[in-house]
Amino acid sequence: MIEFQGLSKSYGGYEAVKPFTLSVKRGEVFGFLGPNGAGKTTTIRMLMGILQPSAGRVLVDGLDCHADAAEVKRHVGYLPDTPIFYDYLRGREILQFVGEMHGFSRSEAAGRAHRLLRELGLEEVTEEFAVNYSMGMKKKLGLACALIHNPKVLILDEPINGLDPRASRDVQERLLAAAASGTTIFVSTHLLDMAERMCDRVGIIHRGALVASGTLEELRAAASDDGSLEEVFLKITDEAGEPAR
Ligand SMILES: Nc1ncnc2c1ncn2[C@@H]1O[C@H](COP(=O)(O)OP(=O)(O)OP(=O)(O)O)[C@@H](O)[C@H]1O
Repeated sequence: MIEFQGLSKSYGGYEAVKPFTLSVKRGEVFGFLGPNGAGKTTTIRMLMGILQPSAGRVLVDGLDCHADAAEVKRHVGYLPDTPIFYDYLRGREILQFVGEMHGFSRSEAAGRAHRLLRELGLEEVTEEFAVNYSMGMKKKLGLACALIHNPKVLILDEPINGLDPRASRDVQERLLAAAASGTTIFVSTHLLDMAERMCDRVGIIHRGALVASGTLEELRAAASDDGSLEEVFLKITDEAGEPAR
């Protein structure tokens, strides 16, 4: 469903993402892990068609994320690390707007917005302006925006970072439900316990290079470490260069 084919990005002589090739299968939850500055956001921006690759390409369902960016967006839902909204629209209005942008009729968009707000536990704040939302509410509203068109692929940048335990569980349950119904999820995170619980496979990017990818068992074998994903991550990123920050 997602094919990275020799994808890379350089700024001048600096390789922020070194060429890498990776396939994420339909319905898979794939965790994209790496220390600060490793190249995760740069990779996600290329996947979203926001940044032009220096070499290689990335495909979603056979479509080139740069050349066919508009078509790719029909199939992809994106939750940025810090979702930004029109502050003086209400939560319900924002979702309605995003739904109509995806081509749904007014009543279809309203129905979808209502369902998602309820599923994500936002029903009590649907009429609040987004400017008054807490960070957790903004993340949930951002996720609702990403889900409203039932995308085949979800691209998530730190979906539960900063959420309280209940909100974090709500979001993870909603994501697992999406994965169970066949949505492919590509999630970038620093939260390794979440990645260990949710992801079928993970990739570790360090100093711009994809240094490992596979199931936790495969990573354990590669690192000769039977520990948690955190221990394996620290070992792999140590061996790949400087210690993880
Ligand atoms: N526009 C730019 N010009 C030059 N260098 C950049 C630019 N954008 C990013 N970089 C560099 O590319 C590298 C990768 O950055 P990126 O934001 O992708 O890391 P990240 O893995 O998302 O980090 P974090 O976990 O801290 O968000 C960093 O060294 C960053 O300074």
